[in-house]
Amino acid sequence: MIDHEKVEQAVRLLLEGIGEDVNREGLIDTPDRIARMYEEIYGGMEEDAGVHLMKTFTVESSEMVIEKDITFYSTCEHHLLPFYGKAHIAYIPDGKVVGLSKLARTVEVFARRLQLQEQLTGQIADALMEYMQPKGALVMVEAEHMCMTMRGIKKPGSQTVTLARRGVFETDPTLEERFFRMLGR
Ligand SMILES: Nc1nc2c(ncn2[C@@H]2O[C@H](COP(=O)(O)OP(=O)(O)OP(=O)(O)O)[C@@H](O)[C@H]2O)c(=O)[nH]1
Ligand SMILES: [Zn+2]
Repeated sequence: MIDHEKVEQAVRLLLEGIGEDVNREGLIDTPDRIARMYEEIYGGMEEDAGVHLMKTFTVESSEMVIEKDITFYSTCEHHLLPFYGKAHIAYIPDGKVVGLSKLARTVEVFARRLQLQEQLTGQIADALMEYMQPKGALVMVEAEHMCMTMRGIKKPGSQTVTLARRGVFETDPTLEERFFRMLGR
């Protein structure tokens, strides 16, 4: 639960800390704006992926399903700067599938909180396994971290790629090859 009042106080302190005048016109509403923005960009903390992934329907097929190029924005827990990019999800159903939008909703649940990219990737894969019980799931996340591009080492354009394999994807490398082929890689 986001404590609006606390966030506002903290933002005022932060602005003072960097030597700003918190009462100047452009900044007067900033603490409130940031608190409202945090409700949105950190709203995933209060959400449960199960709400989306437990709405399954029955299918005969056990062919791989891929939802690729799911755009997401998240926040790096070390620097509180954005990292953003694309998530690609594959799973092999075991009698049930979810609505396609639910895969993107799952990405949102875990992206809209303070994160590490590896953890984001793993949490999406674990949620798929827990709530849908597919034969296997594979999640790939490609992202640019602003803590790597606008500050510090300053490497614009560098991409971090993370993978999480679960179930049959851990034991059968041909499935991963098929995933990459279907992704056009
Ligand atoms: N593994 C991983 N590292 C991340 C992620 N986001 C940011 N980092 C890294 O976290 C590290 C934090 O390093 P520190 O040495 O504690 O902080 P710092 O002095 O600001 O480090 P520099 O970024 O190297 O200037 C940096 O190397 C970041 O690149 C992430 O999602 N996963
Ligand atoms: Zn960072």
